Amino acid sequence: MTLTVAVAQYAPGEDKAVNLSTIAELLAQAVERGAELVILPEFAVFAASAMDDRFVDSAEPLQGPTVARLAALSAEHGLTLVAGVNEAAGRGRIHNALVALQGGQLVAVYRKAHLYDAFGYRESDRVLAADPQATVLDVNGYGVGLQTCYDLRFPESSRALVDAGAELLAVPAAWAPGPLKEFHWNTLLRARAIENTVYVLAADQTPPAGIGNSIILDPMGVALAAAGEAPGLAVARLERARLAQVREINPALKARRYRVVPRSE
Ligand SMILES: O=C(O)CNC(=O)[C@H](CS)NC(=O)CCC(=O)C(=O)O
Repeated sequence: MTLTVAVAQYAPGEDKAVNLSTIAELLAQAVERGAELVILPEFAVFAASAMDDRFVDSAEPLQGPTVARLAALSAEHGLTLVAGVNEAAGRGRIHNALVALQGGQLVAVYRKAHLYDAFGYRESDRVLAADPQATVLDVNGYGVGLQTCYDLRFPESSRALVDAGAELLAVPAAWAPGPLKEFHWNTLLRARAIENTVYVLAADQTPPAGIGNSIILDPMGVALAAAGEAPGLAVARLERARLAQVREINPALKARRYRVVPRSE
């Protein structure tokens, strides 16, 4: 059983209508290339140059027009769509949320658990951290786990998704540029694929807020498709037989000795 997937990259700005038409255009191209699942970046429908009140002022509840439009696009194109949105959380705060849309319906929500208070950023000034919640949805028989950008630096968040049945990790991001940041992105994504024997579908914003380099990795950590620096798509066909073959020759998930204990604050 195969699944054709796409990761989409571009630079969302402050105009939601413009971003939504960019998304519609990329989805049309993805469908043309056979995609059944498309991953968009973190903050796909609204982004600004700094994490300030603009993110709060533009935030909507998940019942708002942005998620409704994404749902309509999923129905129109007959695909599953994963996208980052800023969800109104009240009291001047937002959640940095991922939504999954399928056949016009909101089928999964993941709210970012690890906030990017690192490398000089303070995401927690505006964003509320959610309690970790391993969120996995079904796409044509494949388990798709959701994690966001900085979550990638915490291997236990990927492992929890795999324990909950993920065979693909979807990683929407706005991976902030800076010294060694491309090296970290490429290394961490490959490590997550290899150590969990999963496909990794990473969709980053292009500059200035991201570094592009969206990529689809197979369970051995090999790149199947990559998007480079310019806006656009990477598309690949995933195969269940390949997952099974890799898990047979590299039975890392079965050979584990440690058990991870959840940590509560
Ligand atoms: O502010 C924006 O518009 C875009 N940035 C984001 O949306 C988020 C939170 S500030 N970025 C990350 O999590 C980057 C993580 C990262 O870069 C790392 O872990 O190294």
